[in-house]
Amino acid sequence: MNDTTLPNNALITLAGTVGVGKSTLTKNLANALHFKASYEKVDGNPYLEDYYSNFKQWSFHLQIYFLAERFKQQKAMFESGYGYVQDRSIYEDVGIFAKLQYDQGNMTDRDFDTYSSLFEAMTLSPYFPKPDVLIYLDGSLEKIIERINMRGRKMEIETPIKFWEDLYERYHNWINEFTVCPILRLDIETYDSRDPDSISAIIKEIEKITAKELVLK
Ligand SMILES: Nc1ncnc2c1ncn2[C@@H]1O[C@H](COP(=O)(O)OP(=O)(O)O)[C@@H](O)[C@H]1O
Ligand SMILES: Nc1ncnc2c1ncn2[C@H]1C[C@H](O)[C@@H](COP(=O)(O)O)O1
Repeated sequence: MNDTTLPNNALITLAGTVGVGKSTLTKNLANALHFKASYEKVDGNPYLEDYYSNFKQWSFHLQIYFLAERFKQQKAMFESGYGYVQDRSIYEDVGIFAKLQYDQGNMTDRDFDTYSSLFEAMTLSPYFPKPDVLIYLDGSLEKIIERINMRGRKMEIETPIKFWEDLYERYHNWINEFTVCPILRLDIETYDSRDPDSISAIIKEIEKITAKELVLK
């Protein structure tokens, strides 16, 4: 599919809790649109396993690492001028993950302040244009945990269910307050990201939202 009405430098960002299906949809949407895909770095992440074994010790390090990676990604996307589908937004790093660990006492006040001011400085740079649309993936917690188990990352499978419940609840609160850009909400039970017809239907929804935005501008 290459007859989309989306601008050829559009930025589509996917959001949603761990295991909900962002990477899979990112790949299939980018292929269908002939856009580039930008993924989170999980393999080779130097802190992620340590983080899951000791949140208190490694939360700050991991957040700084993710922020640095996202900054490099954003700069590359911005400078390329291509259309992109991005697997997870920077807004989730601070609004969900860092905040969760701060609220649970795993990041100190000064570390959270340092992290937040770095985040603010970064998002004010020209490399951080607002996404044209944020696709929010949602589904039942049972289904999401089934997918986490199916994917099989040991550190995630061994993490207590309580963590996934907390994350899930925070995502619902966060998306209800999110106002940075238009949102397309998708229920993972209502599409199959590996089915071309589902992908075409999602693209139509994105086109409707971006067309409406252009009229409003
Ligand atoms: N539409 C789908 N139907 C069934 N399984 C899926 C679907 N989308 C993703 N999955 C599976 O769920 C797991 C998590 O998907 P993934 O895309 O890695 O999620 P995320 O990037 O949100 O963490 C993977 O094993 C993936 O193959
Ligand atoms: N900002 C983050 N803080 C903590 N953990 C994070 C952050 N961003 C991603 N993660 C973790 C969660 C998962 O274990 C992996 C990848 O996430 P996924 O939703 O599977 O793409 O990294």
